[in-house]
Amino acid sequence: MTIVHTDPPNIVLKGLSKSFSENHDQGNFVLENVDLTINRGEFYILLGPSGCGKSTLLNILAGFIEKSSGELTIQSQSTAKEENRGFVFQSADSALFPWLTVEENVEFGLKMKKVPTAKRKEIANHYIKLAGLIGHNQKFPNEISGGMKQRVQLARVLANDPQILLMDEPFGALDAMTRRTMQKELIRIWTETNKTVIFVTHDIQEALTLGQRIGIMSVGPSSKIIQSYQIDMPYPREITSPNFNEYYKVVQSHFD
Ligand SMILES: Nc1ncnc2c1ncn2[C@@H]1O[C@H](COP(=O)(O)OP(=O)(O)OP(=O)(O)O)[C@@H](O)[C@H]1O
Repeated sequence: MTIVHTDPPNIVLKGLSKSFSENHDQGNFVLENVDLTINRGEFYILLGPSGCGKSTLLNILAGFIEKSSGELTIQSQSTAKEENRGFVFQSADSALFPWLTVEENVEFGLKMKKVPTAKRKEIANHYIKLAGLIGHNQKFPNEISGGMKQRVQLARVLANDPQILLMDEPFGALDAMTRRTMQKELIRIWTETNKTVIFVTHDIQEALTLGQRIGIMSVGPSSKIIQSYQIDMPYPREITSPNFNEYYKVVQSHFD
């Protein structure tokens, strides 16, 4: 399956910089002059070494932290509505409410928005099904596996129907087999929902398994996206294929 997106830009960054120091003009930038355009419906990977600023960039896109300078435009609005974005954290343990069931966790955002009970149950159950959690509605987070917790987190974010999914190493804490399953599931869910996905990882194999485009970030400080690669391989991707291996070598060369 090859997916071609011809949609307009969803996110545009121009000369975006971030410093955590009080005095921005003193330098000390984590991110410096980041330029990036992501199209609506695109699956984009931010790939870079530990500490280069991937999470910082994702947190700026989420609106959790402020940029220091430069432009950030989301869906052609300079001040984007935060509801357009849903964030999936690496640790479901800290993201889920342990005292709520799977279903209650998924419904949570809808309840906050005062969606009537019947409607929110219907929406929650749709995403519980989409995330492969049928039969687990009444379980609590401590009664399900790590992979299932990430499914709950994903279902909860999707239930709010954001256009953009921001995912910060969501499978980083999972074992290799579960990670592989979750990667396949994420591609399935993405193709069914047509969300824009920005996915942070430092794992080249994960990047090549998932991304339509991979943005390589330079080693920090003053990190930026030094190159973007269009990955023209159909899904599901075969990690043992010669094509996959060729892409792997090209991407790996940035980190040698
Ligand atoms: N709130 C903060 N205050 C000061 N410095 C910060 C803050 N958050 C991040 N940094 C610094 O910014 C740099 C980039 O951190 P960030 O977490 O974005 O990197 P990363 O690429 O996501 O790393 P990893 O892959 O290890 O999670 C690091 O040097 C970090 O110490």
